[in-house]
Amino acid sequence: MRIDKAEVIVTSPDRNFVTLKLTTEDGLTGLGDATLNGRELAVVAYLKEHVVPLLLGRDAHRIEDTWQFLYRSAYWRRGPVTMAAVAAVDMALWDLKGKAAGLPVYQLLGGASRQGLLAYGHASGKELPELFDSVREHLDEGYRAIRIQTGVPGLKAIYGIASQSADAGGGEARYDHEPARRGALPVQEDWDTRAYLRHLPGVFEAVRNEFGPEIPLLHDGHHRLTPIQAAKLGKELEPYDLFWLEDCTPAENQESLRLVRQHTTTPLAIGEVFNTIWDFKDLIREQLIDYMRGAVTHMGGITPLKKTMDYAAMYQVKSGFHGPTDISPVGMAAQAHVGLAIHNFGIQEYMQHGAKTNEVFHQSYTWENGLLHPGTKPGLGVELDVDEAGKYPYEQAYLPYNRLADGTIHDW
Ligand SMILES: O=C(O)C(=O)C[C@H](O)[C@H](O)CO
Repeated sequence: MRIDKAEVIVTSPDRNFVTLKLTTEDGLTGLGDATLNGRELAVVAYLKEHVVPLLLGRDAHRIEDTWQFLYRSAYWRRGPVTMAAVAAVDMALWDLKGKAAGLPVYQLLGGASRQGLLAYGHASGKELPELFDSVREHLDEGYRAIRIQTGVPGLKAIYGIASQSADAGGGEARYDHEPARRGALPVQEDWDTRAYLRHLPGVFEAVRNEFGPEIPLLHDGHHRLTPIQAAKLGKELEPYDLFWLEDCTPAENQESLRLVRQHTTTPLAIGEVFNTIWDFKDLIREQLIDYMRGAVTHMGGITPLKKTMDYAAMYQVKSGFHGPTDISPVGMAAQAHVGLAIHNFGIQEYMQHGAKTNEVFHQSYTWENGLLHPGTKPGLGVELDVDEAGKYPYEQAYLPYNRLADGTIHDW
């Protein structure tokens, strides 16, 4: 099964996506997601200039060997651009292997360990009434676990609030929160940690009073706190029994979580910006996290994601794969196959793509009764309509950034 053609397809139906399409001599096609939000064209160049020439003529069955070749032969390892490119190749090869075998990828990974994947959606609102409406909408859509993000008094625009960025995806896109905004320059948002820390516990108290103790609730701190601030927040949220507190501190400083852990029993999740098992190794071994947030698209593909989860299983760390709309339907399908197969699945983030995206990427994953399932089609189960993709050329878009009241840049 030799690779005959490797194409890099950039399309921007509701947002930008980068997809690698491999075609074998006998005409099978495999897709891989290489989308890196706000830096998409860097991965396009890495793929086109440095990876595609290495793929032509290779045996598409040799997934492990190809992964090691791309990772080790570059000498320069890791990093989001490299790993997104490697991920796309790895996903496309699994897609091809599944199609060649006539089996969905989860069968090749050991078969289903469950009926479907518990998935959480993003409820948000600047004020409580808007937030409550958003929670109700998510419950009506069948979500059985919900992430809660709110505005903070005194701050104009902060991470995770859908109503402030409804223009982000353009047109009729249905995004609960799409932070990347189209335009020539990134948008500035504001931040005040003390105001946030004062406000958030009351929000969770109100949500629990309104919706009761059963529903799993999640929250994303989006990397903004110092370790001691995160420890305080975790402690104050304990009465509201969170499923997890995510990205409480910036991900680079992994030792931070030791301090956070000593002070709170609120479960912790981290890792959406991590690229490899090496970023997770100590956090898993020391059991400093409860959920790993890597995404198949940014961790180098299905092969290393499965290995990382098998390692994590020894330490009772579960999956919570990153699943915002900047993971394309191909990436979402790939991690749904992994999630269905592994023993230590925890939860899947699932924001749902917009209508235009769904016309470009024909998916076979299903969403029923709050459970996501990758479907039973051979391979990953996603096909790309190249003509439809061609209608939406790349549009420059950036993630926002933060400044404090005195003008200092802060983590976003
Ligand atoms: O989904 C989440 O938890 C996120 O934090 C989303 C990120 O802001 C987004 O993927 C950045 O591209």
